[in-house]
Amino acid sequence: MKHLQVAVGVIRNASHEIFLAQRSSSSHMANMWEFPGGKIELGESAQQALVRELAEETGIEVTQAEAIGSADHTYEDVRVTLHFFLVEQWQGEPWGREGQPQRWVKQAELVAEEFPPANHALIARLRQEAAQLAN
Ligand SMILES: Nc1nc2c([nH]c(=O)n2[C@@H]2O[C@H](COP(=O)(O)OP(=O)(O)OP(=O)(O)O)[C@@H](O)[C@H]2O)c(=O)[nH]1
Ligand SMILES: [Mg+2]
Repeated sequence: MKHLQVAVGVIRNASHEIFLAQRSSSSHMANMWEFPGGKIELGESAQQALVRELAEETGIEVTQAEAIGSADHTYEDVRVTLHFFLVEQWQGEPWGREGQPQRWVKQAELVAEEFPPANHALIARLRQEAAQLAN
């Protein structure tokens, strides 16, 4: 089975909102919401892939990113390892550069079921962190 290494960006603004994009109806995990990102190419580090993918998909230039863990998941047809980065510093304003719908969601209001299964543990972590900050 194919095993993809994927760099994924949790873009978070000063109001603790996170930038989400909707996957196209023709892609793997069609119509689900995701954190922008994509496959790490040969010779690239995860961080380099993150910077390239976020420029391609959202138009921003990432100026700082913090690795916040990874997740491994086997779908029916493909295995993925997601390398997550928290992005709080960038230049420009993120938008759906490839025509994908997008929205900002408060960290505490992320809904796991809207995301591919590989994201569920991270969503739980982010929600928990947001709940703790609110208390
Ligand atoms: N970008 C992204 N991909 C995710 C997430 N969760 C998750 O399971 N994936 C999976 O990771 C795999 C690769 O991501 P991708 O489709 O964004 O890759 P890419 O941008 O390089 O796609 P491309 O082939 O259209 O250039 C897909 O199978 C996708 O379903 C997520 O939150 N963000
Ligand atoms: Mg992508």
